[in-house]
Amino acid sequence: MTHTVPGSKPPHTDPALRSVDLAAENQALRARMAYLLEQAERNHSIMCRHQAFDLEIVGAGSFPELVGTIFRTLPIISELESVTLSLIDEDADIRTVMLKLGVVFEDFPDLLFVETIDELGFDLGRRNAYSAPPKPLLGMYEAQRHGAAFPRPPAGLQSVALVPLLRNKRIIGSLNLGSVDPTRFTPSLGTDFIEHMASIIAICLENVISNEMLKYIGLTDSLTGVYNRRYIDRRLLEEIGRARRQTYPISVMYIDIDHFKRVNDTVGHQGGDEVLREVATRIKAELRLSDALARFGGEEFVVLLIDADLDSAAFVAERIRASVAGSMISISQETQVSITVSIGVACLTDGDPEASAEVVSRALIAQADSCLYQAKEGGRNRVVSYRG
Ligand SMILES: Nc1nc2c(ncn2[C@@H]2O[C@H](COP(=O)(O)OP(=O)(O)OP(=O)(O)O)[C@@H](O)[C@H]2O)c(=O)[nH]1
Repeated sequence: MTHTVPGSKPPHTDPALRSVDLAAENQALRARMAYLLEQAERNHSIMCRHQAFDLEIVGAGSFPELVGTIFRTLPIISELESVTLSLIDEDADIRTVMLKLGVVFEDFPDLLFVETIDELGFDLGRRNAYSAPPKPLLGMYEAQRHGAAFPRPPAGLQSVALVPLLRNKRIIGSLNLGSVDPTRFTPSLGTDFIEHMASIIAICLENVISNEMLKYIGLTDSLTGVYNRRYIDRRLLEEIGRARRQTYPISVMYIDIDHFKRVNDTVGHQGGDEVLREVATRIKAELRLSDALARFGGEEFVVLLIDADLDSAAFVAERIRASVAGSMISISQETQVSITVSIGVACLTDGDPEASAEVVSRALIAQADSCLYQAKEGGRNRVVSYRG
């Protein structure tokens, strides 16, 4: 029995013509099938590329590695003209720590920081702990509305998706996707895929940021914010290796606050802490960015000066001494104290080329320490350099 779909052309009764019909139908079905296959293959290839991308970002060991991979790879695998990231960094903690760890933000112009969640532009309504997380915003690009998320919009940017980065329902930022195709991100489009992608990126971001924070805490002195002994010990070994290979001088300063016990006795332990912070600030102000300052413990600081011979290190040491002694340190509105420091300076000379970096490092610190001792013996508030 032959069924006829109402309104459709009735099949030919002539068998020859009917076979022509069937052949055309067959051809149309084949073409449709080929199209579906092509789509399936394309989707499969996108899925594979995204799986490889997921693995790559999950494996990123540091913040720069993670954001570098996102900016480099995501536009290619997702065929997008622009990808930016906006991160909420209320008190600039992320930026401060990353800077201290040597992240060069100029390398990532599409990494953006905002202070408040409102700056991300999501429809937050009246939110509480039980509110559903905001949905991605998809639509045509409008410079006024989306300019903050795309500070360097590519030519012909047409449609955008701002996808919230969520961790335990908390918004940590936004993944911003831009395309020159006006149909790429329309409000009616399903968002499961981009939300999934954003959730993986959010987990990875939170992980690397926490790791970098921990790394930072492990390498810094919580009282003064300068590096700690562990950091400087390690850095000194690296710098000795580099300085020997590239034959430039490095110097070490050992700085000790004079009569600090008396300071504590006079202004109390908290006052003493304030003095330590201010002395660290004054030392730092005299250094170059490439130098490293650490609190070695108690009232002692060590400075590592890169590409500085003994004379230039002694010159910087003298500036530090004068800066600390030059003006009183305020503990409170009523209390000010006069502080001085003694400094020993030593420079890495050619020495024994066979000696290990550990041995050289210990010798260098010991030389600076013995000069510090002489400075104390000589009356304090002075700089003594190691002359071999
Ligand atoms: N406020 C404060 N005091 C500290 C801290 N760490 C060590 N100190 C104190 O630093 C003082 C160091 O005293 P000493 O080593 O005797 O040396 P000094 O009084 O500085 O005398 P000279 O080095 O010989 O000039 C001690 O009283 C310690 O209690 C700290 O984190 N905060």
